[in-house]
Amino acid sequence: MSKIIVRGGQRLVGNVRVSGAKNAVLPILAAALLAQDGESVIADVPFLDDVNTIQQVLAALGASLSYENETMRISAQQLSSYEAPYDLVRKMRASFLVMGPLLARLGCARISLPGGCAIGTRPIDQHLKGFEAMGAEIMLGHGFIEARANGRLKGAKIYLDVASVGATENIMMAAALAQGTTTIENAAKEPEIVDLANYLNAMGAIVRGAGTGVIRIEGVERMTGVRHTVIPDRVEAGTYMIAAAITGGDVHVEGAIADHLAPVISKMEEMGVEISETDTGIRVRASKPLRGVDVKTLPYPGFPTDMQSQMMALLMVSEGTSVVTETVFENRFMHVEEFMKMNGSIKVEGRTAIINGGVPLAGAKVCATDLRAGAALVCVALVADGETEITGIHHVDRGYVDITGKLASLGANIERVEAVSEAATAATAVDKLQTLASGIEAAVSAVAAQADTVLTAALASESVSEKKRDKDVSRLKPQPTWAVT
Ligand SMILES: CC(=O)N[C@H]1[C@@H](OP(=O)(O)OP(=O)(O)OC[C@H]2O[C@@H](n3ccc(=O)[nH]c3=O)[C@H](O)[C@@H]2O)O[C@H](CO)[C@@H](O)[C@@H]1O
Ligand SMILES: C=C(OP(=O)(O)O)C(=O)O
Repeated sequence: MSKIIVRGGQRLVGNVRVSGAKNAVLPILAAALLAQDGESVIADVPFLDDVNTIQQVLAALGASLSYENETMRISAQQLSSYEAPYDLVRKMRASFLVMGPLLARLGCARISLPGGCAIGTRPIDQHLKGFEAMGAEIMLGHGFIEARANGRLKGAKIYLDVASVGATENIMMAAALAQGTTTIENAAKEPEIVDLANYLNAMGAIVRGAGTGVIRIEGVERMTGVRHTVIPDRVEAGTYMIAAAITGGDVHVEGAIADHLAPVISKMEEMGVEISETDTGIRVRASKPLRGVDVKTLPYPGFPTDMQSQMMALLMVSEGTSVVTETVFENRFMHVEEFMKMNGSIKVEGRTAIINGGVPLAGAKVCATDLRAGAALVCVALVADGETEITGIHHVDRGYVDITGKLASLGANIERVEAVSEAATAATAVDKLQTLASGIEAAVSAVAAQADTVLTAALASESVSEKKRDKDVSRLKPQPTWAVT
């Protein structure tokens, strides 16, 4: 089992560069399927497990892709399948984002149900409601969702019951090649939606209003692959801002966009963290004891649910009592139990957690229950007394590029210990058995050769003995006492 080991107590100082946003790049790569012509060249694509998964999904659909120096090239002129394989969708629910582009391009899509995960049930009813409004027929069964359109999708007016990020993106992509105009009301406003809209527009789509609650998409006939640079990851940036503050450090988070982080910056400033915008990012300094604050997660521009656990980590080292309310996902407090193993004093009541701050934290063996929980545990470990061992880090690999390397470059005492894979263990065992077998074979041959020598010697000695015996016997034979003449 791979793990991250942190020895707490180091103050973080220096510059850390933010990678491209996971939550922007996944829909953008899915949208590359819409290009009947040309090649898309996407820059600042982070090297993450989720990116690898979406790359495999697109390849399974017939797109050709290459990835080098954080740049992904995608050609989707010829698609050969409309089915996203179960094994990939099961790994990452964002695989479901290929449904909109497939419906628009091929008129059909078959994707296994993405299901729930550690943070809640996460239904997809709003995505499906949008596709149905645009004329698609939806069939569910055997763990799959199949959608079929009779000809081109038709533009429609769609009101989302919840401002879902994924549903807004999926419908925007489907609508880009539909006939007529689609209006999404109560649309999500996240910066990743705006990034997707910018990419779609560069490809030839007509998307207006992204970043507001109403998005209008005028369908076009064809779209072309283009070059696009992904926005910096606001959640990764926010995580390093928390890591800096929790250690009382002084860190420049290069590439962070203050506008995208307004609610996080505002809460951290309320706590007493000094934050300033620079020409290239955000500088974070924490030099005095921090104050506890109340936080409620909300869709953008509210406080992001993806920063809730990291924020809770910071509240654990702040003075006084803080209240955190999670309104986006119904079960996103799994990290609390792990924080408590590190001496955190937290009480959960439904969707609210009450944090009694300022309690000395202690290193422990803990497990990342989801992506952001893993990052938050790393933050706590940076200030905990002694050593913390974090397992379940495959979650962290979904969304953070080299978190140990980046934190170590700021002075953290952190390392990653790789598990030896089962295949590697099996291969070593086979090697050992083969060596053992050839040893035994050599030993058997040596024994056989020796036995041969002994046998030959024995036979030789027996034949000598026989001759000798014959001789002796002949000597014993009664000698004639007369001579024959
Ligand atoms: C790849 C990606 O971008 N992931 C982000 C995206 O996830 P994702 O797009 O899955 O999140 P949504 O915005 O769709 O979910 C928000 C809420 O709406 C509910 N809902 C959603 C869809 C639906 O059809 N019906 C429904 O009820 C969900 O259960 C959840 O309670 O936004 C979340 C909320 O900011 C973030 O935490 C995730 O990091
Ligand atoms: C919940 C997250 O991602 P996903 O929607 O891909 O599970 C996240 O990025 O914190």
